[in-house]
Amino acid sequence: MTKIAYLGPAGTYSEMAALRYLQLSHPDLEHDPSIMCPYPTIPQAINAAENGNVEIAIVPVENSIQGGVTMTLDSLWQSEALQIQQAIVLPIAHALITRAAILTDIKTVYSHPQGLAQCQLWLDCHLPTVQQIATDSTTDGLQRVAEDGTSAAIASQRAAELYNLPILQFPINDQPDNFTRFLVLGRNTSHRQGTHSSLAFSLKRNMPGALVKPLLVFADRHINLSRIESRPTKRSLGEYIFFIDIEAALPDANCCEALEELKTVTENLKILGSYAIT
Ligand SMILES: O=C(O)C(=O)C[C@]1(C(=O)O)C=C[C@@H](O)C=C1
Repeated sequence: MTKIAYLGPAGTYSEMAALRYLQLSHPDLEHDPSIMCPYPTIPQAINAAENGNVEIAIVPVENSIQGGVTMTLDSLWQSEALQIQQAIVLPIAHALITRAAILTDIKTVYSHPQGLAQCQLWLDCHLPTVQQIATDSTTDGLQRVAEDGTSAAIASQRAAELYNLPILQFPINDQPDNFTRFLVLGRNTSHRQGTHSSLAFSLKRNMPGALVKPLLVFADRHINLSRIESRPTKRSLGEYIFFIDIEAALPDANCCEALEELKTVTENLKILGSYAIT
């Protein structure tokens, strides 16, 4: 039976992405709770799929306000076996969940660093003196909120319902159009199809034009890049891994040719998958 790893506990946005995946891809399995496997961190969810303990991991990779989810990018680079099978974009609307009746009663706010960052202007304006505590997921602080009337959490409306806690303000994200892209990762490499592909590479030498050559490989073939992002290699300061998304699928002859040339102008090239975005 397919098991799905995601960042828990129950009520996270990652769980919402996992439920959406089930609805789209396996509507017959949607109401079977034994499929859903929450993990305490994103790398642990990814490792569960890498090691074959679950078939699929669903993890956030990019937010429209805050950019890349670094833990996911780093784990993808380390992964030996996983491929991106699908991308799911979800709207993210944050609620302030608390038993406090008014904002001035709140002393502490808990959320995932992404949740805090996506509401930073709102927090600065409405709760400028509260202590902000970063948690591993948006729902990690909800137990504390249930116990302590001076605590609040930034999480989804669905999380408030699941934990039976009141919402004091909604929505509180700084940008109304707030979206997060999630990746469906699996060990099934025969899954290469869709409209987009993701790649990652390190450069041969840090010299003038080192990044231009890999980029020209795509420009010369009229392949559009939809994202470029860098992460440190962690080997030495100033060395980077580049993550690239292209609007092309790997089975395309043009794309295969581009990859062959890319191998000659990069040090280490990883093909992360071709997939559809829903
Ligand atoms: O903490 C959660 O609820 C998550 O699913 C993680 C996460 C993230 O890492 O970006 C997912 C979507 C939102 O952008 C906020 C948090």
